[in-house]
Amino acid sequence: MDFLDLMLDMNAKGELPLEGIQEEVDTFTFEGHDTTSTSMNWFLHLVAANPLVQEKLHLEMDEVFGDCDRDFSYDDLAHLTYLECCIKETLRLYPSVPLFAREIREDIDIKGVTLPAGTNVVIVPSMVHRDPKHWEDPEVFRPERFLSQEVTKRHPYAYIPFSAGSRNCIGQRFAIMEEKCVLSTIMRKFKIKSKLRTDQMRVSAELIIRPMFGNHLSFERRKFGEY
Ligand code: HEM
Repeated sequence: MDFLDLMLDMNAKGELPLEGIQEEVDTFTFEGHDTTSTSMNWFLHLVAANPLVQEKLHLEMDEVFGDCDRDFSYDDLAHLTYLECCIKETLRLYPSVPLFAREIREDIDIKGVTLPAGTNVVIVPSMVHRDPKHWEDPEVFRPERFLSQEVTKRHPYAYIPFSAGSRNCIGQRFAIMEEKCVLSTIMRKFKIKSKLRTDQMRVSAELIIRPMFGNHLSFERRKFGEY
């Protein structure tokens, strides 16, 4: 039974009105689609603009998939560690959701400043993700930051593309799986070049962030062993 069937079942039992189903479908369509598509778009730019990273990715693709045309399988997920680092580093520099907000329920003291209950707080992940207090050379695309030995050295809230706390993103594991599946399929087959350098890219912050002037890429077929 899938998620929609579950909700229809609840509706039939009088536990969830149709408007409730509609809201969930809206949420999942937006949260589940635009977020991942824009982050894959930024990934392709960053990988194209960083040839050494691209070479390492191609090496990993060849190690995992070999010289063979087989489809992506669930077991591959665990082996695509460098790809996962690249996906996470992309979300550090370009977190798909540019801000999220909370209303404070009780007075809270932060470094001697009291935020009274009722205050709305806006959290901007890209500011946290580029804070030199937590990130060395924050502007540099360096996927190795997400190797497990590096992650354990960092503050747990220094990286929050999926927000944090009880209302964080429920789709985060699915998002990483989906991106690994789509992006490995592309990276296995293609070398990518970008017309624009990263410093020429501008961010358009809508509900999610997009490249303001588009993402100008060229794709060239590659074979096993070509780096
Ligand atoms: C790269 C991909 C994604 C990013 C960066 C992302 C990020 C976020 C963020 C920042 C929030 C806000 C949480 C808050 O207000 O604190 C959120 C909420 C949510 N996301 Fe994602 N998301 C992604 C993919 C997905 C996918 C694939 C799904 C579903 C399949 C999904 C479903 C949801 C839902 C249902 C919520 C609302 C959770 C709640 O209010 O309790 N997201 N996401």
